[in-house]
Amino acid sequence: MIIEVKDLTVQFQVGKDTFTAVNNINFKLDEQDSLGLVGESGCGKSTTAYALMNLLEKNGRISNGEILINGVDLVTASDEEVRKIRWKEISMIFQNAMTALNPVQKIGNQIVNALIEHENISRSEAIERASYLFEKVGISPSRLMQYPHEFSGGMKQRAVIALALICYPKILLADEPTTALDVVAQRQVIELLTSLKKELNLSMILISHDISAVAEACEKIAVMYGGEIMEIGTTKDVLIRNNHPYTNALVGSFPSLHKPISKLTQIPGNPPNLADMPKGCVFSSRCIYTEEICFSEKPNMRPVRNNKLCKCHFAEELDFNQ
Ligand SMILES: Nc1ncnc2c1ncn2[C@@H]1O[C@H](COP(=O)(O)OP(=O)(O)OP(=O)(O)O)[C@@H](O)[C@H]1O
Repeated sequence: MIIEVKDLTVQFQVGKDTFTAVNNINFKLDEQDSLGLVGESGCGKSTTAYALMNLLEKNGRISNGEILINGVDLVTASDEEVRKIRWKEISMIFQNAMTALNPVQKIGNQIVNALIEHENISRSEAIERASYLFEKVGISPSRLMQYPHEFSGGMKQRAVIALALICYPKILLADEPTTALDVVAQRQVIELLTSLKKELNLSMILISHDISAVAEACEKIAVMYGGEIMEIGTTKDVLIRNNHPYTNALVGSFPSLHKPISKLTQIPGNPPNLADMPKGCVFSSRCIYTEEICFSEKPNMRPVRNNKLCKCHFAEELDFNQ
């Protein structure tokens, strides 16, 4: 087991109020495993990733749970232990990272400086490693000393991936790595992440709105809603035959992965307000299969087909074929 997340809960303090943005989530990954986190905007995907990096904003805190990376719990680890783990064991490609590249510094220097900051390594060794990673992400090392404006969007994103891999991490978190790219570059980035995972033995957590990208790159999928994981299992078991009405609605709002494009259906209503969460199931206000229990009792996560887990009172009865 390379990473195990147990009962993770993240809260934000806003004025006098406390909001729970991630509520009691569980998952684990082995070496070379990949997990896609999907769900509508605001469901807690990025917050989960920031918690895993121990980089929550000042008003955020992990109020419960464990994040075990190679057996060390990041939640209770000392600053020194966290420094040894962050970037070296677990690294992240941030949302919109390519726009954060310094426009007046050569890309190679940005990578080399980041490496020197984290590892006791000479400048020439750092340049060698940056060149190696440039090759791995499909950019000629001869372009290392160019400025960001000399790179296309796709190349910038590949440089950002090289930057995230500079300390040879074992786990890579990629938060919406294809946003702001054209369709061709999006595909190339997903293909690149998939091949890097194999080549560098990475475990990967891919956060994306794009279900087809996640389906292509990940063996497992976790569907999040209102800060909770509603369904988690192998990609096939979650996307093709789902047992949660939210997964079914979410997948139905995307072009079909296996059938000709048919009419897409929007999910009616809005995600729940963190300040006013329902007492029962978080999806109850938008679900079309509700019974009384859905409004009064929170469903537990329960196993359904093929070791898949689903958080719905009627998971066994609802069996959707996408
Ligand atoms: N620093 C913060 N203070 C207060 N609330 C926050 C903070 N950061 C995030 N949130 C709230 O936490 C919830 C989860 O946000 P998060 O960014 O994790 O969602 P997401 O699923 O990644 O969405 P997106 O796809 O839009 O990035 C949202 O309601 C968001 O407004």
